[in-house]
Amino acid sequence: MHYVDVILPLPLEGTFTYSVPEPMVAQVRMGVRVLVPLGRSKTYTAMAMRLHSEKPEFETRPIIQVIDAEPVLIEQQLRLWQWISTYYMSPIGDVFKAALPAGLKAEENYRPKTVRCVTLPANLRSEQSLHMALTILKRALKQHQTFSTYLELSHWNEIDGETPPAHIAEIACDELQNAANASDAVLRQLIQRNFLELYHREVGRLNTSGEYHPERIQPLSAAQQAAEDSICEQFNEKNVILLHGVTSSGKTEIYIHLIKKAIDEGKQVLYLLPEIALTVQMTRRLQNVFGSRLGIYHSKYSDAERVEIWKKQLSSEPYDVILGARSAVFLPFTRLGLVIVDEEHETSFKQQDPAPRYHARSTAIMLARMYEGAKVLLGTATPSMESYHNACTGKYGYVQLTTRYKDVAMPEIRVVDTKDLYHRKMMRGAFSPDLLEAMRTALRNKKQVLLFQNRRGFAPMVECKVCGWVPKCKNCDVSLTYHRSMNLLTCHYCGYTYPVPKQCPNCESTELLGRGYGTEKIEDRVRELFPEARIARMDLDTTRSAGAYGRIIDDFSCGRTDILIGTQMITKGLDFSGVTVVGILNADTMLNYPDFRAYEQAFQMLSQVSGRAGRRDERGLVILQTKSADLPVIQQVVAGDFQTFAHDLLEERSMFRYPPFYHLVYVYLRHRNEQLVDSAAIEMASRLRQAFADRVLGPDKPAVARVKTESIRKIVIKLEQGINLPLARQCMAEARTQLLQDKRYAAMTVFFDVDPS
Ligand SMILES: Nc1ncnc2c1ncn2[C@@H]1O[C@H](COP(=O)(O)OP(=O)(O)OP(=O)(O)O)[C@@H](O)[C@H]1O
Ligand SMILES: [Zn+2]
Repeated sequence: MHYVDVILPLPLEGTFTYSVPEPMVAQVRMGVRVLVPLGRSKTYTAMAMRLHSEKPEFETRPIIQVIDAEPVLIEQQLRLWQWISTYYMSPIGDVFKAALPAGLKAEENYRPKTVRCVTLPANLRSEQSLHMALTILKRALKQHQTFSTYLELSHWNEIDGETPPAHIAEIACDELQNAANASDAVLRQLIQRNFLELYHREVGRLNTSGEYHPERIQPLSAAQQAAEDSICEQFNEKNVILLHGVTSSGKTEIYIHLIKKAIDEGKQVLYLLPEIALTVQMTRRLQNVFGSRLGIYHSKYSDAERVEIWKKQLSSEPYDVILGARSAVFLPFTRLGLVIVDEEHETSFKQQDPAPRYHARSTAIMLARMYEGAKVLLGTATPSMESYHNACTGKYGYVQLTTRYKDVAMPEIRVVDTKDLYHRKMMRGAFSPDLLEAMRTALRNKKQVLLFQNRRGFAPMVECKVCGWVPKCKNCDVSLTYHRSMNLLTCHYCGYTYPVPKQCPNCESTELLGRGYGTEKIEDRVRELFPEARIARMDLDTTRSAGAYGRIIDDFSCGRTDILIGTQMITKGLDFSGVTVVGILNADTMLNYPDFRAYEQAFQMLSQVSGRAGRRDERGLVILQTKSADLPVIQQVVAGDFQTFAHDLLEERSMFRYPPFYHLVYVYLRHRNEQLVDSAAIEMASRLRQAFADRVLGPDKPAVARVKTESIRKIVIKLEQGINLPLARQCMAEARTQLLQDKRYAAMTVFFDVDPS
């Protein structure tokens, strides 16, 4: 009799053993998927690990079916899963769930999917007929507005006579509805009345176009060449190198040279970016050179597309270069030679929820270790303390680029003390006179402006003018954000929405005020202040559909918009030639964030967003508005003095026992009953103290102590370098198991966040 150990796509530790009916034995191998029964009536797609003939002690059930003829998982991937599961203390079943695209986990085989799109009917494709259409629609306000939005997004509004604009964008129904805030009914009416035409676009079209154009690679400047030489030389001794190059020093150009080198040697390259917003420009830059040898992989791609890329990577003709966000570390690579982690300092490389809570930078380093001779390059203008420390101690190689390409000067950063200006009533809303002046000058000179505000929505808070009542989420311990376009209050933690109250439930006053500024309100004010300017906004709300990123970024790159307002999405990695002014509306939310990384992140974000200014010839100007102008970190950003900043911060981290000198593990407990979670947390902490003594801090209430109706407690464990980590993990896991054996805590969620960000 044969047996197979399988991983189930469930939050369960370890593997499960099933028997294999004789006719299927020949088909079962590591990495093929098998259909298995579980419980009374469920079936799951499981991953076969090991075929053997060791009869288990317990009764086994037979597998139902072997799904794949060839494995969909290779050995290196499995080893990586195991490492993630162990290191991040996540069940292997959770790693399985995170790693595979849904289409490979589903019970039946996937079919190509389609996306609903709309286009302009042929009879409306002239300036005159569009004019008529808009006149007819005048009486149906919502339809008129939605139709106009379509014309804008697709660029049909730029039609001149009967000559269509040069670039017509394909617009998905979702994207249009989102942008115009239109209901299904409105869109249906437009289609029924023949103002728009519906069609279905098949997704899952992989990039197979474009030749390999190595001749398009730009020659490196002397400084860049020296950096590349140094990288190649240090790779002889080190597996990981930190490339620390100021913004616009041309790190990307160096990556392109290194990618070419790797693929010329028959190796594959994985290029990781922290954010999908960045893949748009990078795709264009890389595709221009690598053509169809480049594949792109991230969560905004449809599942069908992700399945196809996965399968292509297993075929005899895989992509040589994969550009992707976090989850691309899970793709199969047969001959990986180089991993580039761009913007390595970004905390979004760390997965927060759900498990596995892995850090893509560390995972990428582990992935490279699975391949003979594979190297890792970490690149950034503002290194993370972890990587910088590793470079200083010689664990990583270190290469610096201190000047911008073409020796363009670093931007001038002017700090504006808003506390003083508010006092003297000189602020116009969120805008200081300096910022307004700088924006005016830029627009007058036909240059572009980037405005950074780290809150989305209209007003981060609503308040009763009379009694100070603030609407809060009923599921979470947070105040609600007002979104004007939807005229709703929403919770950014659980996504729950509420109607805007007509009066205060506390004192019945009808004077409710929006307080503070979100990106939506900034956009509104900018439209009032600069009625002539073409304005766009990029935040979570405007980029819900896959095409939106590309459209907003392209429009700004080509100068079709003058002012771009955005959240952290616009702060790093983007390369715009026309931006001369960057406005940071309020640096204080970052500085006041209650976390040991607050200053590190503030330094990174402020330096990065400043780095978007003046990237071609003219020196850029950054207006940095803050109420804490005297903080040393602000001065260090202004001076571009990373060294002093890092030195001071590392000293502090060492003194107070924080990374990179200590490993940090957060233990979270969650339950609907606050008393229960309190007592469980106290008990868990005392169990942990038995093993870890004063390395354990807490339990405490985290900054947001209730999310989605569950109360949360947090315990912090600080482990010194050199401690026996496997043993420590075992102690932590045991403490958890023992706690959960108590019947009262059976429904408690207890999980670990290793190396939290
Ligand atoms: N050797 C070169 N030849 C031609 N153009 C270059 C060269 N090096 C850099 N550039 C151009 O200079 C600009 C800035 O370079 P790049 O975007 O690579 O900088 P970066 O170091 O990645 O910046 P950031 O950290 O801000 O993302 C780009 O438009 C790039 O095309
Ligand atoms: Zn909520």
